[in-house]
Amino acid sequence: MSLAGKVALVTGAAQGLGKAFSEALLKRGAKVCVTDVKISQGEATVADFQRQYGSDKAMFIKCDVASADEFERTFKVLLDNFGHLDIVVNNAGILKEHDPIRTISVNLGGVMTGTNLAIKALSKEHGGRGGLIINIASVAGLTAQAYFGPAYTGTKFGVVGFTRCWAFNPHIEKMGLRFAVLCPSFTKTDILNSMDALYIDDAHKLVAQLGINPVSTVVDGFMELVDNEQCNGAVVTVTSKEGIVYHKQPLAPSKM
Ligand SMILES: NC(=O)c1ccc[n+]([C@@H]2O[C@H](COP(=O)([O-])OP(=O)(O)OC[C@H]3O[C@@H](n4cnc5c(N)ncnc54)[C@H](O)[C@@H]3O)[C@@H](O)[C@H]2O)c1
Ligand SMILES: CCCCC[C@H](O)/C=C/C=C\C/C=C\C/C=C\CCCC(=O)O
Repeated sequence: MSLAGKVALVTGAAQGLGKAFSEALLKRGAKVCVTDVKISQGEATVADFQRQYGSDKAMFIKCDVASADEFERTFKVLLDNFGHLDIVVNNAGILKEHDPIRTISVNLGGVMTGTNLAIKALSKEHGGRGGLIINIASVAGLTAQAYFGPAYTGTKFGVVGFTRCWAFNPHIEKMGLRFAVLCPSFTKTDILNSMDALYIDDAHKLVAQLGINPVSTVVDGFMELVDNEQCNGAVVTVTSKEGIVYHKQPLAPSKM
């Protein structure tokens, strides 16, 4: 399916998975706003995208997702430049167990702020064209592991619950929105080098058991969620053993 005419915003997209998701959207014809706290890396990523896909296809905005003001300004600048928005990917995340409050502010607060701003910008009830909000959690948001980052795990469980709850909102059809959560297992990006010393030996044991995804498989899982237009509230894991798998909630939600 072509994404020509669609506009996407991806947080934490200067490198790693966010950069790879952005490039997958560009390859399918979308315009992408790359946002990140890393200014020079974000600008270099966008310069590279503009060379490959066209100078009007990508832009960079510096945005710390933990700052509600900066995030709000980012949406404004994007809309002023690209005119509309169709896809928001709340991808930015950190693994810093020594700073649980920052971990909550970025991994969960950033996803909540980004989702709330996305709802305002995309919802047909607010003058938007409808669209898709994909929040990036982790398999650690569905299954807690012994000694693997409790603060990180808590935030990722939060991302799954927060997003599923929005997907069950009874007004979702009128809003024209679709929500999805992507839960990758270990994937070869720089985040693997950021684990706190206390957890690193156990993390290595987990990696030996579970394996590591190449970025490309996680991008396949991401594009599955973009393309599955019938699906609202999908939670998909990407693991090196089982590939791309959809997950239901352990208990069904109550009927309205
Ligand atoms: N790589 C993995 O093993 C793995 C597995 C599961 C889930 N994830 C999740 O995928 C997402 C992307 O991770 P990655 O592996 O690409 O990591 P990464 O460290 O390579 O990239 C993360 C990006 O987020 C940016 N960032 C950090 N704090 C930010 C903030 N406050 N505001 C805006 N940008 C910020 C960083 O500058 C960086 O560019 C994260 O949410 C992570 O939790 C990663
Ligand atoms: C089962 C939990 C999986 C959680 C994945 C999580 O969302 C992201 C984790 C990020 C970092 C993990 C940190 C360290 C891993 C340890 C070693 C990496 C070894 C790298 C290599 O062998 O190349």
